[in-house]
Amino acid sequence: MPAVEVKNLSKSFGEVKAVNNISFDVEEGSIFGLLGPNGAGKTTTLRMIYGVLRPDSGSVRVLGIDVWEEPRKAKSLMGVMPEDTGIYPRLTAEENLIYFGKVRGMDEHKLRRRVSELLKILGLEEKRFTIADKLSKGQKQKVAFARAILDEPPILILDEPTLGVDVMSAREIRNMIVDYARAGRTVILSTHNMWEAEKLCTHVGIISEGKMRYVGKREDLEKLYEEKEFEEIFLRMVRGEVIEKVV
Ligand SMILES: Nc1ncnc2c1ncn2[C@@H]1O[C@H](COP(=O)(O)OP(=O)(O)OP(=O)(O)O)[C@@H](O)[C@H]1O
Repeated sequence: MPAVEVKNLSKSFGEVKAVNNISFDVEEGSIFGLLGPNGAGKTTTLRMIYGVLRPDSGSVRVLGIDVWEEPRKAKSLMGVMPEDTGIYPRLTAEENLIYFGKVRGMDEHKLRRRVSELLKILGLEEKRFTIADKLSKGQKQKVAFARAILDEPPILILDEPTLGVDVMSAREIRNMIVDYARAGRTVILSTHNMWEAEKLCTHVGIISEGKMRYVGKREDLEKLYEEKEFEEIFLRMVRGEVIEKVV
């Protein structure tokens, strides 16, 4: 059974077909990168996966649980970092994490230890008592990342996890994502960053204009086109030049 199964997912906003009949499976232990230009449908797809946006049609299962039939159970299996971080601006960095951990039902002692550990790893110790509103964009991203992995859920969904984060912190986040997947957990992330997709992801889904242009192992994509430059493959796919060879 795949860790995440997305079947025939569609969503329109008025005339705009933001997501148009997308299907893909994500295997346990993989890092699946949803890659596409602005407005491609990445965030819309992720929001339907983590259960905050109801699809017009199609279904999503996480570890066999249908997200829209059993939303509570499904959501308990997912750690989410949304596009807008979703952290509370009037709580401190630490309070955001403690509050969330309590909502997730974590044991108090374990929660406090985990929060201290994550604040340290992510270089946020000095900002522990700073309200989130006063944090930089990158620091907010890091709090949101910490929140997503706080109780180590089996599925992690990250919308542009390194956007606005400095080079060192981005590397730290990427290393943590790799470790997360190595422990047998599953990560789905969206990114604009070609380098990130190439280095970090085991699998990629290339999306443009709401349609999935390619789904598969990253290295198979490179082999398929016998191209050296990942960026070139991506641009050609998005332009629709080579789509007929793929899906
Ligand atoms: N709530 C909404 N209301 C109306 N249109 C929306 C809404 N959310 C998304 N859209 C439209 O759906 C399309 C897909 O948007 P989406 O945010 O999923 O793209 P994206 O790939 O995440 O883009 P970006 O990389 O710029 O974040 C776009 O045309 C966008 O304008």
